[in-house]
This record gives sequence, C-alpha cells and structure tokens, in this order.
Amino acid sequence: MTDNELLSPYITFTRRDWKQLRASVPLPLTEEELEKLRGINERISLNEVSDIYLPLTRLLNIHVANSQDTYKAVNLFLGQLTPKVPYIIGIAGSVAVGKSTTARILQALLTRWPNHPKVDLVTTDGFLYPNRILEQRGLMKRKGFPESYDLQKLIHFLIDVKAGKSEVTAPVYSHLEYDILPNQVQTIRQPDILIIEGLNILQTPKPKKANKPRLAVSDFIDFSIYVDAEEQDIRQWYVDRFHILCRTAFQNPNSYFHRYANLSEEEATETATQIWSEINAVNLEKNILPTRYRANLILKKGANHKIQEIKLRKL
Ligand SMILES: Nc1ncnc2c1ncn2[C@@H]1O[C@H](COP(=O)(O)OP(=O)(O)O)[C@@H](O)[C@H]1O
Ligand SMILES: CC(C)(COP(=O)(O)O)[C@@H](O)C(=O)NCCC(=O)O
Repeated sequence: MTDNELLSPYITFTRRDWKQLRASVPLPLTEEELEKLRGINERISLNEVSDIYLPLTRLLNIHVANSQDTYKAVNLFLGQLTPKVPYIIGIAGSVAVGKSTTARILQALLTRWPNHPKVDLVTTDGFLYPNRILEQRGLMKRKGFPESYDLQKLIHFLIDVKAGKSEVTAPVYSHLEYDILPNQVQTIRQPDILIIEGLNILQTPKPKKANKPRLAVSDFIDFSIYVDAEEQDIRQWYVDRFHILCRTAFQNPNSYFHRYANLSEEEATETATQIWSEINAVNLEKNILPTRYRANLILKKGANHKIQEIKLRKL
C-alpha cells in the first residue's frame, strides 16, 4: 500500500483483486436465472455478474446480516418485538451511467439469499414535481436538479419506511409520459431490503435557517453505492440510448418525445448531445459528482461498461 492509499478513506481494488472476494458466495446461477438477468439488460456480460456483482452481494449480505443481528439484540434488550425495518441500499450517479441496470441486477441477486428474500426497488424519479409545477416554477429544463424534487415527500417516505410501517406508498414517474402518473403509486410492504436509486440520494439539503439543519436522504441509507464513469463515456451512452429510444419508445404516439420519432441519425445525435450538454452534464458537474466521495462504495466503469476499479470505504 502506498502512503496515499493508507491515508485515503477508501481501499481501492482492481477488477482482478475484487473478483477474488467472491470466495465462498453460495450463489450458483442456473442458465434460466442468467437469462432472467439478460432480460434486465441484454448487454450485461455474465463475467460482470460473477466478477463484480457476486462479490458485491456477498459484502452486502454481511452488512444486512449484521443489521438483522442488531435488530434481534435490541428486541432482546427491550423484551418486545419492534416492527421489522428494511435495510436501505442507495444507488447514485449521473443520468445514463447505468444506475437502473445496477439496481436491477442487485435486486435479482440479493433476492436469492435466504435471510433477505424480499427486495424492493424504488427510484427517486417518482419524487420529481409533476410537470405542472415544474412549468409554473420555470424548471422544465432542470429535471434532475435538486430543486426539481419534492424532497420533503421523499424524506417522509423514508421516515415511514424506516419506522417499519406495514405499507408505504411512493409516487410513480413515467419516462414515456415524462411526468408523474397522477393515479398510480408503488406500495412498499416491509421488504427485507429496499434499494433506492436516483441521482440525488447523496445530496445534502441547504439548511433553511443557519441553525436548523434538515434531514438528508442519506440519513436513511445504510449502504450507498456511486456508479462512476468518465463524462465523455456517459455522454456517449446517453446519446446511444437516445438513438434506441427514437426507434422504440418515441414511436409511441403517447410518448412525450414522439416529435423525435422521425429524426435522422445525425439529428438524433445532435438533439441528444444538446440535451446532455444543457441539462444532464451541468447537473452532473454541479450536483452529482460532488457527492461521489460520500458513498460507501464507488464502482468505476470503463467505456465498454465494464467495471474497472472498485473503491470501498474503510469504515
Ligand atoms: N452493465 C451494463 N452493460 C452494458 N450496457 C449497460 C450496462 N449498464 C447500463 N448499460 C446501458 O447504459 C445506458 C444507461 O443505463 P441505465 O441503467 O438506463 O442508466 P441510468 O439509470 O443511470 O440512467 C442504457 O442504454 C443501458 O442499456
Ligand atoms: C428524470 C431524470 C432526471 C431521471 O434520471 P435517471 O434517474 O433515469 O437517471 C432524467 O431521466 C431526465 O429526464 N433528465 C432531464 C433531461 C433529459 O430528458 O434527459
């Protein structure tokens, strides 16, 4: 270890070192289960699952088991059963870096452990203000920025989950309609683990008054993961995804972006690059990247989406 590494709060692993940590993961995946993971993202490589995600689920399982032991010890101390409280894993990072894919792979793998079979996933998109309010406030070009989220609603949701409420609901965002769905909710019923995914989960709110600090989303997160990559790679993935959406989702007449359905290849690249530079790149630099070193774990991807380096916080 170099002096720099000794002084850093993180231990840094190469892909090769990290892979060894899979050690005794009792998780043999059948062909059928591997196919299911392909359904999450047909581009996910199976090496990625075994080299990166299996060691990661082993680490997470140790943390969850520790927290379940603490819960049992506290109940023993109190001499009564307190409501079951989900373990919360947060996944942060830029738009288009691969948060949703990472979250869904982790959900599928964590579900297979006997001590935490029920794993739910929510995204913070649902806590964006509806377009009606964003329009009133002139924030339609600021989706994803801190001011575009109803932070109070998100904090109350997390308070209820961590209070062990038997049913908690979260609002639902539709990428197709580019808006909150007014009559739909996602119901969370005391899962063993809740994964919360969103670009804002490691952000700290500005205090309203100097001496009145407010709760942050991260106050409720037991383990946080930041998915990281070079900005030029993320921009490319954003543009690639936009091309795919032009051929698929945008073809739907109900899509908010139906007007982009007939763009030529060049026009699609130009439009996506412009949205990226004007909105998502600014948000990444100003509001997302500065939160990276608050995470417990940083997964750094290379241009081919493969994770190249893993940083694990020592404490
Ligand atoms: N592990 C991966 N392997 C290959 N492609 C991936 C991987 N993760 C994400 N992608 C691709 O990158 C793009 C962004 O991923 P997504 O999960 O939608 O990101 P986010 O939720 O951060 O916006 C998508 O086109 C997705 O198919
Ligand atoms: C709604 C979002 C902020 C959420 O991002 P995600 O969690 O999917 O990474 C983002 O998809 C978005 O709409 N950004 C605004 C600019 C754009 O249309 O890409």
